[in-house]
Amino acid sequence: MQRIQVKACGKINLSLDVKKRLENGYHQVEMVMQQILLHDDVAVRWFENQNGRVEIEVSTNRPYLPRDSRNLAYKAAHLMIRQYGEARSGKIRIDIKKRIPVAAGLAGGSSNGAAVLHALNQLWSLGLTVKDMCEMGSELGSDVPFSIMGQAKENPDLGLANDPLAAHCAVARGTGTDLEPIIGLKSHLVLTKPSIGVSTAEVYQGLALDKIEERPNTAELVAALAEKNYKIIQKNMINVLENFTLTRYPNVMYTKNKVERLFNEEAVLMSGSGPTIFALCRNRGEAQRAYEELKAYNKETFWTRTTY
Ligand SMILES: C[C@@](CO)(OP(=O)(O)O)[C@H](O)COP(=O)(O)OP(=O)(O)OC[C@H]1O[C@@H](n2ccc(N)nc2=O)[C@H](O)[C@@H]1O
Ligand SMILES: Nc1ncnc2c1ncn2[C@@H]1O[C@H](COP(=O)(O)OP(=O)(O)O)[C@@H](O)[C@H]1O
Repeated sequence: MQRIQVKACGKINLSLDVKKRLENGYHQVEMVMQQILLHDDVAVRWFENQNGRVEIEVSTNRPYLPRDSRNLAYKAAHLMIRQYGEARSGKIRIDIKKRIPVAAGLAGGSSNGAAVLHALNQLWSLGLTVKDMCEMGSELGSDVPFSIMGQAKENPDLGLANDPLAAHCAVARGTGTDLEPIIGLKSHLVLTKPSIGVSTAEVYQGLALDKIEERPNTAELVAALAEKNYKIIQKNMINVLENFTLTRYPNVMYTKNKVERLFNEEAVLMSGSGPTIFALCRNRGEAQRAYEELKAYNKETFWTRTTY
């Protein structure tokens, strides 16, 4: 039996712009994605046998999550079997210790799928590059390719930390799967999630594209990240999906207002389609104080940092 453990990190969107609705119902986006240290642990084991087929078994510490073909980790294993499993026989056992909240806008599920692609690449000695896996991963979900590139950087044992596409931060275009590595953000963070899950599809569908008032300037944000110009970074922390989620779910609006008050209206944003709200913190002390205050309000509150 061989075993690989992957640190499956979440992400935040430092900016998120939607350019247009595509014919297949998806949306063309332009966003800056930043990996965060808050992570699930995904352990993958490969037991070779002579049964003539490959089986998949999934376990998690969240009893409400599916363990069958609806789980993104299962789906990723299935995809690998379809592509590279033909001549193999054995069992893929996946154990997921979740910390990233579910349906939160933090790409927790995607990170689990990405981790399984990385692990099987190692366990089956496939020699795939980050680009190869990103192409496969885009079939599983729009956030999966970014998770693959981030995990390559954050898990040096996977042997891909020097791959040209390994990075902690990226601009994502197309449907979110065309990725350009960029210099990321070094910051403490607090994240707080109201106790609802938000459907990404509902938010994209509900977005009124003709009513978007304020958009981030991606080029300006990318330059500001490279120069560590926090004022300009903050100015471009805009997520065009925020308005829909905040209006549709009053307790998300309430949480955002509360975090903004704590941070004097500075550097507070909803991640992805929500409902998690995050704030950039100047230092440990500020992060700890905000964490303690918000924890009493939302159980799913975290004190973490970006990866770099
Ligand atoms: C909004 C973002 C921002 O990073 O993240 P989350 O809030 O989900 O974390 C992503 O665009 C989400 O990525 P992900 O959650 O992987 O989405 P997918 O599974 O690919 O798609 C779920 C649904 O969202 C809609 N969708 C997704 C991506 C996209 N560019 N346009 C869309 O319209 C589609 O209706 C699709 O059926
Ligand atoms: N391994 C997994 N971890 C979390 N959610 C999963 C997983 N597999 C499938 N899902 C499903 O994917 C959906 C979105 O999950 P998640 O990635 O956590 O959200 P988001 O895209 O908002 O960041 C949830 O409804 C959940 O049931």
